[in-house]
Amino acid sequence: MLRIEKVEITLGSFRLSADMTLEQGRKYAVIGPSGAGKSTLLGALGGFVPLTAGRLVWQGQDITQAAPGARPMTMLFQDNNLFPHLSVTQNVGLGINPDMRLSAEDRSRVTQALERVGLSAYADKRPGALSGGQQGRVALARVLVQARPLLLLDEPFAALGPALRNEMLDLVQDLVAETGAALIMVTHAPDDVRRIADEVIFVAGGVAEAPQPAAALMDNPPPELRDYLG
Ligand SMILES: Nc1ncnc2c1ncn2[C@@H]1O[C@H](COP(=O)(O)OP(=O)(O)OP(=O)(O)O)[C@@H](O)[C@H]1O
Repeated sequence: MLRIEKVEITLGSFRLSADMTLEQGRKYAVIGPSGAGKSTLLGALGGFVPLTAGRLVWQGQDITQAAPGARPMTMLFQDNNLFPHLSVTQNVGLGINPDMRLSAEDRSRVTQALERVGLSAYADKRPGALSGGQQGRVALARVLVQARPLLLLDEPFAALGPALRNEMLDLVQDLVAETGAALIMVTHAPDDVRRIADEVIFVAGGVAEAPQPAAALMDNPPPELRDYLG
């Protein structure tokens, strides 16, 4: 369980507050208008954006000051953060050890993760030789080997077409079910919310609201969410 305790974030004239609890094994969609602070919230959870007040508490331990790599989360960005000069295997291996010294057991975990996302045949290729969807799957294989309890996704599949996007969402859904991780995903697509989320964190007017059950909220949105959904 992650407590986001009376958190305040200030970036120039922009302010965002959040106070909520995220449960293990749940899938949260973060939605709201452009510029509302969705990426900022994820950045704060991941340790890339400092808090001006409040605490982050993971399983009873204060992680507010912890460096990104020491937090219980993996973050996947829209560009997938793949290194073009490294092979698919090496890109996934970075998830286990950034200096790429891997034990035989580590290497077998990389092989298994590539099998899991259907990319065994591409292990020695460079990312540039892969399609956008395949690159997304390399990034997901890296998430798999990291095996952290919280997965943060910031509009990861926005550049993909609808069929591929759904395929990736289903894969993410399977992976978090297999690993027991909680998923916190920024998206602009109501279809994504319906497809994957248990709960919705609505960000608007300087506040990231506490999670609400997704299906009920999307079926009967309050006025400000209805304005956003259009
Ligand atoms: N480093 C920064 N310094 C000052 N202001 C910033 C900084 N980073 C972000 N902001 C501001 O914070 C606000 C929230 O930005 P953020 O990217 O979190 O919104 P978002 O909800 O993710 O938007 P979008 O849906 O368009 O991606 C914006 O007004 C942005 O201009």
